[in-house]
Amino acid sequence: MSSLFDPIMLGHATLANRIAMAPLTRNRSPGAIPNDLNVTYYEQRASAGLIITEGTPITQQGQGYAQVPGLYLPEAVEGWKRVTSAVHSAGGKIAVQLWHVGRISHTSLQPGGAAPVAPSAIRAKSKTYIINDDGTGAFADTSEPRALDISEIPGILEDYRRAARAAVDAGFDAVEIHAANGYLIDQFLRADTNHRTDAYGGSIENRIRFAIEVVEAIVNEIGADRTGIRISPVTPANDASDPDPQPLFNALVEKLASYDLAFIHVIEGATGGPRDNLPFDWAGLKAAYRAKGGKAVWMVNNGYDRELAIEAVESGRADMVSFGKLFISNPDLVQRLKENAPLNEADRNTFYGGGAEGYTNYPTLALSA
Ligand SMILES: C=C(C(=O)O)c1ccccc1
Repeated sequence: MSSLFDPIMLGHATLANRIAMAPLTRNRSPGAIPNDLNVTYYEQRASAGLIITEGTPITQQGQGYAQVPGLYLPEAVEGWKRVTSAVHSAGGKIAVQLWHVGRISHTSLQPGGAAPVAPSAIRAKSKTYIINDDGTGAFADTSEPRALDISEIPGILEDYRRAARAAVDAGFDAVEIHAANGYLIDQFLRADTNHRTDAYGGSIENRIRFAIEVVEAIVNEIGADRTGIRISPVTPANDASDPDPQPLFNALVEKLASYDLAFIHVIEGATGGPRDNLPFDWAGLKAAYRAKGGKAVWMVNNGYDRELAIEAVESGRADMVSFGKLFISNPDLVQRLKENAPLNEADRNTFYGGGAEGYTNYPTLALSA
């Protein structure tokens, strides 16, 4: 029987434990370039078995929130090199989340003030974080997107490939393809955001096509053992929805099983919300993946506490558990979970934007003693 605190192989990497730091957007990288504060933040959390960085846009077109770090500028790759080097020096492992937001963006963030792109021209009932003319940050309604022409898709696949190569050049141990939370890949997957009538729309096979082509582009560039993917079958995040998610996501993971990926990261329920917002067979999803020969580490997320995480791994329901908010306020979360020590509360007012306050100034157990 495995424990949450046992090591685990993820691709060729040996992780010290089965606790992952989930991707957390913090909006603290002006100019889309990782900075010294980001280095400190990730270094502080290096005791996680695996850190998965905040969403990291593959291009400016893929950017939907102000001041998030990208992987499309040479200076950004240099900045990420300092992050990965610090995490590795502290004994940690780190993956970068490759992100294209699709329609969850704002014209002020897009190249030339253009409309964001999406599978179909359907505006999201959602908001994104922008910087106003006076320099203040604020959440604003997402802009009306335009539908991608099928001729544009190979270019976006090339953007993913290039970003995956840049990630390896920057020293990351793996990449996580962001296919969750109503962003571009998820917009292709869900019938309510994908009204295409070409080879990327309509049937389940067509709607999973783009996700699979992204996986293929990245696996062919950096290898399956350094590639993971994040999915969120029933989340309503960013106005995502599908009338029948079980067959859709079972078909997706069955297709993924043939790529020998390093990990599958599953958000169970509504992201950051109820775990039972919609009926879904989570064990059935994993069983469908394993039945097709899928061997990837099965990582689960959303609302896990110490007891539920320990049970998930000991029962074999999951191989790893990722924590988001708890890592914001507890840089030494692994030690605290091991010792069943008190946890710092996170300050929601400093989640997005700002500086060290609520980012790098949370105390460790040692400092609290
Ligand atoms: C990257 C995000 C996601 O995966 O939902 C995100 C972005 C902004 C705020 C919260 C979360």
